Amino acid sequence: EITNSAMSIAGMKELVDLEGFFISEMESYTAALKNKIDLMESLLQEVQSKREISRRNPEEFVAHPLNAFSLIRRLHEDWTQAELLMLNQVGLEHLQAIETGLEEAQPSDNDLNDAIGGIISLQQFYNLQPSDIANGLLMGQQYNASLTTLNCQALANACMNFNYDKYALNWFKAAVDHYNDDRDGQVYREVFDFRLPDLYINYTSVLVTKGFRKAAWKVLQDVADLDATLWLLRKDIYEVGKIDVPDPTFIITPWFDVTGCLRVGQTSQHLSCHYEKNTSEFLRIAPLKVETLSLKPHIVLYHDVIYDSEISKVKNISLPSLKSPLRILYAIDYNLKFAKIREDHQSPLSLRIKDMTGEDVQEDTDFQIDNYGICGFRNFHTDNIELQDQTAELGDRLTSIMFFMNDVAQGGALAFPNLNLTIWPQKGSALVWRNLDHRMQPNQDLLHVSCPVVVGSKWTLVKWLHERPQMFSRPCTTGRKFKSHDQSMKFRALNK
Ligand SMILES: O=C(O)CCC(=O)C(=O)O
Ligand SMILES: [Fe+2]
Repeated sequence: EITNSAMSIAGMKELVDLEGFFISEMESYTAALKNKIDLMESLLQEVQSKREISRRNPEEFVAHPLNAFSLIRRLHEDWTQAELLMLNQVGLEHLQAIETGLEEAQPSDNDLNDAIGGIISLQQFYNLQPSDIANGLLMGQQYNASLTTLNCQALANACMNFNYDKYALNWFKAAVDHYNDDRDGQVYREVFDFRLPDLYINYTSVLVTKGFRKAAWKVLQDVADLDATLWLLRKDIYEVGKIDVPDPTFIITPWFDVTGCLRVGQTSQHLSCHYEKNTSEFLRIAPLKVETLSLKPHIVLYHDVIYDSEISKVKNISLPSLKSPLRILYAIDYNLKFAKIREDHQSPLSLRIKDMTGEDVQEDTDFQIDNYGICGFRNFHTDNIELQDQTAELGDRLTSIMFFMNDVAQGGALAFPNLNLTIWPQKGSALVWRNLDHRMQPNQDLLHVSCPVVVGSKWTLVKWLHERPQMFSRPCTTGRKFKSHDQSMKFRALNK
């Protein structure tokens, strides 16, 4: 089932197949039409060959009884058949197949808006220029993918609707730059209902309203002949004058501090790296490689801590149940889908988490799987749960364990802006941190953002170990464990 397709790359594969299906149905439809045209052409040839003489001298032609008879018979019978041939609508089953396909699986307005929002987020987070994006140049990487005029125009119009006029300008410019009449002209005009003058009207009108009169003037110099409205616009600009005033420059600033997302390369402070082998029997045989990324608060990165077989199992289990978050204003999650899966607390993965954290995994059996969609991101947040949303048994999320299930080709870092820490997804690694300090208080230093994925399908697996089940396993600040009932009471008191 294809729903909210822009929200998950994994779920979008089907759209590629859908278009493949449309193409093959249209090919069959075209072949049927061609066949009909071939038949009609043969018929025309046949009829015309018989008319050669009649055209020269019609009266002499019909004076011959064989000709006259043939003519009457043809008109009486053959042309009825010819009419039927012309009436016969061929390839209707292929048209029907496309109609049904569209009805069942066509991306909706919401899907298009999600996709547009993804591209705009990309632009905002990474401070990219529409012209670069349209040319497939994303943060210094040249890709073999680009945007057409129609794509750029859709982005420009969307920016206008969101009142991002400044953004719209650059997208209009990209739309204009990517137009090639020889290549696009007929299909755009006659199939896609595209009018080049309208594009220029929209573009230059925004230029004028935003004060870019000189730029508008320059554009209109070349295209005013296309349409009377453009001609009038140029006349207006000329009459109002002031085109010598240099164009103002708009500095487009990113929404928030995105330096963490822009950083290149891993920012571990290279504090230390060691093999963990003492926390359990298992680790003595197969020690885990741990890198300490931050001491205060403590954030560590484990390497090769989830196996390929576990990764593919988890992905496959989650695929059918990936859900989309609600489309709400100021949502934290943007263009990503998630699924919850239950994992036995004695599974190798659960036991490994126990080894990694030294914490109890018996009650926290849920894992959350995320697959990101078009430029999907999770905006700034801490993993703490609002008090009113906590359950009495579990409490807040104490420990976050975040497994990266694949390498992401570009973007998709996890950034802690307050710690100057950026972690790039590396397949098989897992990040671990605690969301509550020893007084069980949330720590704003742990604010983090999952930066928009630029290229790639990002998969993460998150485990949250909650506060209450850890009552007896959580090491206290001195490294000792709460063992006695008394100490756990003290612990509870501290929590107040
Ligand atoms: O997927 C990521 O990189 C971050 C996700 C996250 O922060 C979360 O699930 O709470
Ligand atoms: Fe988080």
